[in-house]
Amino acid sequence: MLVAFVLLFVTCYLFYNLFLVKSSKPKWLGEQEINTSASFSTLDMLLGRKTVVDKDHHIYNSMGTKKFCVVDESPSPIILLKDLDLIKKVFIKDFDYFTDRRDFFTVSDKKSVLNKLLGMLKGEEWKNVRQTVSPTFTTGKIRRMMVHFNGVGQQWVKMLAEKAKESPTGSAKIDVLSTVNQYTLEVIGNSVFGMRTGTIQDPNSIFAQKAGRMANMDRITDIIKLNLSPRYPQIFKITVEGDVKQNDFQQLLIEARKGELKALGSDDLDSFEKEAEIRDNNSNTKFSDKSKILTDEVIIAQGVVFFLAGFTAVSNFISFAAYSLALHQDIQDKLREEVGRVVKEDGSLDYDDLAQLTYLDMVASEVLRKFPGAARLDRVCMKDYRDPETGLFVPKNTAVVIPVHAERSPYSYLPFGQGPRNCIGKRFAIIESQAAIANLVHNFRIDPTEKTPVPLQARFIAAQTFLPMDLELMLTPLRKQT
Ligand code: HEM
Repeated sequence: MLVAFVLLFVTCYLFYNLFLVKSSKPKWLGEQEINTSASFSTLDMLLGRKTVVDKDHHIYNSMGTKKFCVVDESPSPIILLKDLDLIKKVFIKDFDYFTDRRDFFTVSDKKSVLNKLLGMLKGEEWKNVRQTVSPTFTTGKIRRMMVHFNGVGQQWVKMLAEKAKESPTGSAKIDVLSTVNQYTLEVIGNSVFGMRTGTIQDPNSIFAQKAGRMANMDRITDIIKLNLSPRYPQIFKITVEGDVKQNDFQQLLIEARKGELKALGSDDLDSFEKEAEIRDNNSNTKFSDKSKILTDEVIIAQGVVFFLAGFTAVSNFISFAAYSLALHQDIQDKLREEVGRVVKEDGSLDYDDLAQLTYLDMVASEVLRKFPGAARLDRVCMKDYRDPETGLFVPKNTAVVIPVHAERSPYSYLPFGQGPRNCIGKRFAIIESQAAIANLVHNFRIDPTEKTPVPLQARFIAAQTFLPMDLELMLTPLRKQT
């Protein structure tokens, strides 16, 4: 039975690849095509023998001086961009043609709240939700959240110092990702839902266990069921409607719905964002319209995405930073010296202190350049697009892909994407992570152990970058915790 099934699968696979794919190739797949099927078969990719990053490196190397190329990828051909000016046009100048993203997973239940994740929304619906949710992430709001980063950061450092004290060597060997998760889960519990998760004291808290399952994208459709269960009532329940003021996203989203959040002023935008401001700006949206845009299910969906991104992407970033600092002691020392100059006596750093840490900002940016969270960015073309300067033609509904990992140019830097559809949580992620890195280097020397892999082999699942499991580092306390 199994043999028959395998034979049937192989026959269908060969038939599809040899006949159907070729005969259904559109005409525009012409001289710009780079054929990758010999080196990167669908089977290789499915079995994880080759990754999307290997494939993008191969394509970039084969492109020579070409500014873009067409790649015959399943389920339909994509256009891969190399030229930085073309990338800028797609992300910013001609963004109106490229407002949507490819679906990174499909949810069979059309009514599922998962269809309302900001990253999944399309066209006008995306524009409306993005514009209404954006004031949640202004500098002022993030400054308010600094209290979580400091409070949680200090508990985290104390717990790590105690762990080191208990060890006969006086140093703590840590599993990097699960240790960093203790910090990010507590921060995200506090700042998204206004709740204490107990994860610093107990890495296997119920919250941590459930979050671990949520981070597993195979089970994404379980997320809502899991977290709306009566045993876990606080998460994703919209209850903060009264006068209670909390420093969390749930509160902010509800304020946004009521029209109480100040719209994005240009002072809150960085220079790229100013350039990329949504041209079709419907900022006249009335408060009554806002409550139609931010329905309960849209707020719940944003809670899910803020939670997932704030936990997984940020944990990976902090972990990659700790690893990089362990391997570069000179940089670690220089960073420690910088942090030592601004940190307050009680060990805390406020928003303005962090802004002074220019070397920390450089270190964090370099870590993101080397280990960006996404291996690829993409946009879907909404109407036929032509660029007369380069001859690029993108038919409607075609995906345009920008590899973030492949070496393009020393001036290309896209860890948070670009343009109106860039990462909405960028500032939050940077401040949360920088606070954690500063706390770590101020209080500990970070060293590799005999088990730390050099060089690091990041894992790629679909187009996401992850830290390898079981990555170990050693922390030696540098000061007494009070
Ligand atoms: C170091 C941490 C993070 C990294 C590296 C990261 C990276 C990214 C990237 C590359 C994109 C796609 C951008 C594009 O297509 O141009 C994205 C989108 C997004 N990110 Fe993040 N992210 C991080 C943290 C966060 C956090 C903390 C939040 C929320 C609290 C967040 C929320 C989102 C959302 C909602 C989108 C979709 C935006 C839209 O479609 O309008 N991210 N992120």
